[in-house]
Amino acid sequence: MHKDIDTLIVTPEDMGRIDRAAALDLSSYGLMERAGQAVAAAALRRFPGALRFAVLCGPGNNGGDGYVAARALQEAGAAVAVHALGETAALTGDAASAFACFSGSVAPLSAYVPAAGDVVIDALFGAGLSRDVPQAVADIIEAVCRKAALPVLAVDLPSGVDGRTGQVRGAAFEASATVTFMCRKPGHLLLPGRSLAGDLEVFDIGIPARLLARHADHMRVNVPAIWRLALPEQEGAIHKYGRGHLAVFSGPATATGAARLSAAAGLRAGAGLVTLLSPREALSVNAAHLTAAMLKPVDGDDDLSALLDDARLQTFVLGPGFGDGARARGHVRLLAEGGRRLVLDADGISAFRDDPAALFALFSGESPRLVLTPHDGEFARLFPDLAQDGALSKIDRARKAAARSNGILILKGADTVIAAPDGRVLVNGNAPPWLATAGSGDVLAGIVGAHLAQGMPAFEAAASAVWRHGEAGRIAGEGLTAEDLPDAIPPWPE
Ligand SMILES: NC(=O)C1=CN([C@@H]2O[C@H](COP(=O)(O)OP(=O)(O)OC[C@H]3O[C@@H](n4cnc5c(N)ncnc54)[C@H](OP(=O)(O)O)[C@@H]3O)[C@@H](O)[C@H]2O)[C@@H](O)CC1
Ligand SMILES: Nc1ncnc2c1ncn2[C@@H]1O[C@H](COP(=O)(O)OP(=O)(O)O)[C@@H](O)[C@H]1O
Ligand SMILES: [K+]
Repeated sequence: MHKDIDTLIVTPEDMGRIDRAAALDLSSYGLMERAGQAVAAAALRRFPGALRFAVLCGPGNNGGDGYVAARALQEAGAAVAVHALGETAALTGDAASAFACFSGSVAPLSAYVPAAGDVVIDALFGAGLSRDVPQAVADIIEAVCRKAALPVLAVDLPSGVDGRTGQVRGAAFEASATVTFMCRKPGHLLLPGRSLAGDLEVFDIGIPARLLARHADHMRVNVPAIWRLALPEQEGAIHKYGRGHLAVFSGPATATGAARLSAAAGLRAGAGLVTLLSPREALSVNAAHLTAAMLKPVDGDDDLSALLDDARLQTFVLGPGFGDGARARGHVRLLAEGGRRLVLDADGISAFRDDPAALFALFSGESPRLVLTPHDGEFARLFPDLAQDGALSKIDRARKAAARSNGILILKGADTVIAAPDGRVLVNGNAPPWLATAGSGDVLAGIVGAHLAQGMPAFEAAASAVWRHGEAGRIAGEGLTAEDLPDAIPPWPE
């Protein structure tokens, strides 16, 4: 993977380790000073009309950032009211130093009365939130966000958002903007944290990149730089078979549309050839709607076995509209035993709900050639224990599922996570909400298939497909239907 730190995602726990390592070479108070100054600068830039900044400071270093910001705002001539959760005498370390440098008065949190014209600077809890927020904080959140509807600038994370999971611990601020330091945390990218954080600014407070890279796990934001080097070569004289042949299984005559969406997306996404494998009873309805894609009859395992004699057929999509679970299981077994690459989606995933281990056994032991594309409901069918474990973040769930299945996981949603068995994880961020429309997932499966057919490694094929799917959604625009998506798939990014 590429080495830029601007796409790194760092858990609060890793950030703590990075902080401690940085403190060996740098002044840790210096880091807090730069963090607090950045918050003050963002507040002045974003809210030039604020009548007063209400800085709410917590008991840890997030509160320390708040005291630095309050001092800087006061020095800039702004009106500031500072309110502290807990006894300021109990502050320790850098937070105590920041408090000592602030010369204004500090009132208790409970004395804060939201007023029109206030901008709230939320410095209550950041990376150190370790349990549900106390009732007094939940009450302030209610008063600020719901009753007074004041703008909030969050320091590091909106208080109440768990930085590791993006989940709300009891209650959380809904910020207009959040200033975080060095790297994004999972809670900035995973829902609901992502929407609670508002506009995110990532400010460099001077921690050396080598420390970030050394202590960070393999988590990144899904951007083209990550998979650009794995893109298929686009040679002028390439033969259509050189661009890969994708085969998509069609469902029965009453449910053929989903597979055709996958097939159309596969062609647009660059597969040289796409063949729809259709039950005989559905051949005529499929034929009536296909132009560029080819059509072959496949009713059972015997037909499929015969087809697999053709070594050019290496990549398959099975699941969209497929229906028949028993047939799906038989086909998947043949494909696995034949060493083929497979995108397993929708009904193909559900087919293994009674025995997920059977699926994982089929694809175990070699470099991944299975891509699973579940939404949350389908995920729970294959990985019920992971789906039920409330301590896991979406990143953790995808990563554990990838390791267990030896497949690439695309765990879909507004915050799609892509994970590989070796621990690499990407969180996607370019998908517009109107992508949530019937058939959109079928299009995604086809794009993944096309990328695999062109020879991309499975993780990069999946990640780039999720990105192009998101871009297609943006290009097709609000109100799109899944039929609009294939034509909107953009060329590879420069
Ligand atoms: N990383 C960086 O680059 C830099 C980070 N910096 C800043 O440091 C922040 C992290 O600081 P932090 O570790 O002190 O954690 P923080 O969020 O202040 O909370 C810990 C305090 O809250 C308490 N507490 C927790 N949950 C609670 C609850 N539900 N209800 C009540 N209390 C609760 C907890 O108490 P305890 O759990 O120990 O009882 C402890 O007292 C980070 O977000 C960033 O803003 C910058 O200054 C410099 C560079
Ligand atoms: N709120 C949202 N914002 C952006 N993308 C979304 C949102 N909800 C769903 N998606 C994306 O839309 C697609 C829906 O796929 P899926 O759930 O399989 O639906 P379908 O089976 O109807 O095609 C997935 O790629 C998912 O990541
Ligand atoms: K905060």
